Amino acid sequence: MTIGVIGGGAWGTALAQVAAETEEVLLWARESDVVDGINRARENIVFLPGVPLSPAIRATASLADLASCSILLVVPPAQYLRALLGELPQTDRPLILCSKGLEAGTRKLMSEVAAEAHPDAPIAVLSGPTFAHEVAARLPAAVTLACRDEARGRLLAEAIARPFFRPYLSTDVIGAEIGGAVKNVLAIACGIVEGRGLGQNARAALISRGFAEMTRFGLAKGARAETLAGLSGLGDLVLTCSSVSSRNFSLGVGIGQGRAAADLLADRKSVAEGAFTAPVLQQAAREVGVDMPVVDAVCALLGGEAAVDDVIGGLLSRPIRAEA
Ligand SMILES: NC(=O)c1ccc[n+]([C@@H]2O[C@H](COP(=O)([O-])OP(=O)(O)OC[C@H]3O[C@@H](n4cnc5c(N)ncnc54)[C@H](O)[C@@H]3O)[C@@H](O)[C@H]2O)c1
Ligand SMILES: O=P(O)(O)OC[C@H](O)CO
Repeated sequence: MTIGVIGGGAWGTALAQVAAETEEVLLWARESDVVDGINRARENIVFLPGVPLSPAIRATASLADLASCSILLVVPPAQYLRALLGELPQTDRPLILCSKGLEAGTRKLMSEVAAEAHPDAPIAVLSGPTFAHEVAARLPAAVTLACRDEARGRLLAEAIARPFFRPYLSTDVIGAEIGGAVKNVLAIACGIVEGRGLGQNARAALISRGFAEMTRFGLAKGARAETLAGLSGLGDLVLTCSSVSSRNFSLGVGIGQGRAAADLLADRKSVAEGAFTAPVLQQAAREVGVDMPVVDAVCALLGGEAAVDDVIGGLLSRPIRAEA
């Protein structure tokens, strides 16, 4: 079996490395230097440098080359998913969506975007607490593999499971996607608190209150509470809110230290999904009447609309209310 990976960023490359433990892998990358670097030097020098890649991975710049792959792991940044799937020849092979975000403009989930682009393809979502560099180093990790068809989900999980990479099955695609999208925005908030030197208590409070917001929004969108409390929700939230390995958390640290979000984003090659999801999530929450004050605070600071101290002070001075 040949497994296809669409997206030569850090995560697509790490997943290719996982798959290559037992299968041939064809990895599509947008950049010619990524394709050449993988095929000639066995390294993704742009997005995952320092990781020797398996000889079972072959890179290509042609999506048509993936026509023979039996499973496709789809791993672009969320805002590029629709365009990329639009370039992929129509397929009925399973698409395992690995991007974390909500589509700007439509506010759609990745699974909705994929179903529109490839209506005949079975859709699954892979999401959970996974820093690419750790997974690529074969350190233990666990993810949610969500597919509405339980039997198909099991087959896909068995195809990508490895001794160090453990998928847990779910049929809650909505919940798995919302956890991964929302946690990126909340991680920015936690980074801001870290960068401003507001302490560990404040970060723990943000994780807790942010999880409450994630749950309120997810339930309103049809997610299951147990999914949000699992690997793709709380698990990924705790990881991403606790480490500068997170691009979202480190973006927040810079904002907390007083740098403009626009400057921080311009300086980076890698994606901080939360910066693009935040305004979309804010709109989506308002549409369903869900209050998300931490998300509102992140949007205000991403937009340079207020000073960090004023925004944090506003969160703390909100009317006293029940916790749940
Ligand atoms: N990096 C991780 O640790 C990790 C882990 C789990 C999930 N993810 C998710 O995987 C997805 C991909 O992120 P990543 O971290 O692999 O990316 P990355 O930050 O490593 O690389 C950026 C990617 O964006 C692509 N890109 C840049 N400009 C583009 C454009 N104009 N059109 C199309 N593509 C463009 C590049 O080709 C590259 O593949 C994201 O949704 C991310 O949240 C990342
Ligand atoms: O670097 P981040 O913040 O995009 O986080 C990477 C993964 O999503 C962690 O699960």
